[in-house]
Amino acid sequence: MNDKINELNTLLKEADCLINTEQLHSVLDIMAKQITNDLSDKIPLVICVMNGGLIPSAALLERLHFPLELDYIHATRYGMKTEGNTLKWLHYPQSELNGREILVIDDIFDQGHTLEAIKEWFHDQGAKEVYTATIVNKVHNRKVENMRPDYIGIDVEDRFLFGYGMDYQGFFRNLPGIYAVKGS
Ligand SMILES: O=P(O)(O)OC[C@H]1O[C@H](OP(=O)(O)OP(=O)(O)O)[C@H](O)[C@@H]1O
Ligand code: HPA
Repeated sequence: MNDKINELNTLLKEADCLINTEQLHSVLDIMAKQITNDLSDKIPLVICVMNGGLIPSAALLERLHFPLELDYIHATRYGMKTEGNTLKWLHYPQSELNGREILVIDDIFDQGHTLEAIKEWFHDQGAKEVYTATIVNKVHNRKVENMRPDYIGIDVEDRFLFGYGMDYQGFFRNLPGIYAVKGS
């Protein structure tokens, strides 16, 4: 146990903070304004993508001051690993989706397979429109071809990130900033 704590504390100490709390708050304010402009008269169903979307969803939701509903989906393709695999569907939303305007919120748009598949699933359920939002977009050329989130907070370099919803081996989702693992 102590070994794990030491390992994780060292990892955090050596990591680079790429986006601090203050920067995150201004990014969230801007995203919330854009979302409000587009969706405030649509009574959207907001979908949190668990687990990574939990903190970004909460932060955006408290900035959205118009009628909306909330539900969640749980799909994961990284698990405890740092490389993605097949998407596993762990929970589907229970709300009525047919004809709805949906806003899906996640922490990161990396290769994009997760959001692409989630978006397609909502369309298959009869959603009228599916908007997507992520706090960060990792910049590289390994993206899916046909989609990009409608709302992106900030572009980040191609390194392994953690904090603000994103985990390192299941840890550090709780950090109020975004960090990159040393040497990644
Ligand atoms: O753009 P992609 O390459 O598909 O990666 C992005 C996805 O990966 C992470 O989820 P993960 O599978 O780690 O599950 P988690 O949210 O429970 O951490 C993250 O929360 C996104 O959902
Ligand atoms: O860089 C990342 N960090 C944590 N989770 C992730 N899921 C996709 N990319 C990442």
